Amino acid sequence: MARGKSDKLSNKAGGLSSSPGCQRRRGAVRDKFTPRGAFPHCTYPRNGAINMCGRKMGVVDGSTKRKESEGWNTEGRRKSEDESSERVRARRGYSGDIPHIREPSENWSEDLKQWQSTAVVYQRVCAHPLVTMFWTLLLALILLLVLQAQLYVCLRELRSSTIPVISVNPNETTNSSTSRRIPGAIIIGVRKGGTRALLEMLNLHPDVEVAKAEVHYFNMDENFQKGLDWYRAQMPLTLAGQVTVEKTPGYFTAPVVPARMWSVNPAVKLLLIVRDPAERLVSDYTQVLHNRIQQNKPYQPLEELLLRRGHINPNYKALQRSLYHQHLARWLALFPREQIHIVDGEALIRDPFPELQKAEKFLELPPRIMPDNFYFNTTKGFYCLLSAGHDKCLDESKGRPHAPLSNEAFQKLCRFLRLPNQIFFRMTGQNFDWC
Ligand SMILES: Nc1ncnc2c1ncn2[C@@H]1O[C@H](COP(=O)(O)OS(=O)(=O)O)[C@@H](OP(=O)(O)O)[C@H]1O
Repeated sequence: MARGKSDKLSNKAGGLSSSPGCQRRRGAVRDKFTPRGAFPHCTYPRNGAINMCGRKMGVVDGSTKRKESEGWNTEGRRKSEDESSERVRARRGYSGDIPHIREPSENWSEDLKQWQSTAVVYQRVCAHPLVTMFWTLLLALILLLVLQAQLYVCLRELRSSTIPVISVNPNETTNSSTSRRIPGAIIIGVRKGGTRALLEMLNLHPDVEVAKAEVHYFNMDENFQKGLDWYRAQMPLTLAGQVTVEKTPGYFTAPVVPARMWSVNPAVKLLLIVRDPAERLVSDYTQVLHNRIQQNKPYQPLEELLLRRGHINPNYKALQRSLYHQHLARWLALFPREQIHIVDGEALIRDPFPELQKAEKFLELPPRIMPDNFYFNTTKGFYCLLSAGHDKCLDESKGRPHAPLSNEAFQKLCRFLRLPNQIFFRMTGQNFDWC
């Protein structure tokens, strides 16, 4: 196509005049019968009367007149030379006002008549306004066709390559292009359970794309009111067949979330990564403490929040978030147990690969995550990720030293959590090595 375009353009640059039947081409070789400055590919009569394009050779333009007044004819010969040949022509019985007349042949008058009649035909054909219009229209048509073909090629390239197609339909999947799709799987919690690690590790799989930031669509009213298009816009681009995954640990404990999530996609696969709820509580407090210190806000020691008059304070928010059985009950009221995959957060810290194998199976993905995607980083004290020669460790907000809590307070917490944990084990059909 580009070649076609350049061909057309080069024709144009080659100097097409407006009347294609009588065109003047730059750089064409002038034969000895062709006057200087004339149209070389048009046939010129040797007797010089009228050319094949119907132009009378004797027509003298302004510059010719000027040259003549300076004593030069149009071929650069001195006027006096021409005057002598004029005299010769006059002797032979020919007189005319046409310059540059060459010697006629013996039967020149017949030649002349023949050329004249041919010239008249050409003149009619070349100079007729309908013919000019025809050629102009033909050129315009060709140009239009070339442009149309180019536009078609451009549009095809755009569709097939760089520009992503943003789908309007939430469940739209197209085979050839990328779209932003609502998640097929969501890590719903638990907060401080290892949700970031799980998300990044799943992202090692070629058929998984993850939303980098926590979305908080279902648990925050102001986000939920923005609607599904807003939610989808937060998602990464995926190809058909890839799974979109987001993680928002706040989903697990927010009472409104299960019903909202069900209404959007009842088939969504749910991943819940859990960790010893007592450890989780301490980690939760440590995170809040860190944020308050950063914001220069006042804070209380953990023990003051956890205990009231020496007993566990059941209203402490971080403790409520550790009562997994209560939150899970709301999810199981809507989603079947098989639709919720429970990941062991402590096992993920110890050895991520087996947990990732189970998650792949649950997401119905082919096994693509390998043991050598992980290596233990002794400085961090955690496994880091390896993929395509790049390594990645989670940032310093993960694995901070926990805030202090007395042994006595911790034991009280463990005792308080024993029953809730047992209920959770029964609900899930899984046991964990918690306090
Ligand atoms: N590989 C690896 N690297 C670093 N950290 C890891 C890893 N695997 C799990 N973890 C544990 O993840 C805990 C943080 O959990 P979350 O990511 O869910 O926290 S958050 O709720 O998103 O804030 C974090 O908890 P803390 O140690 O209490 O900070 C980590 O112990």
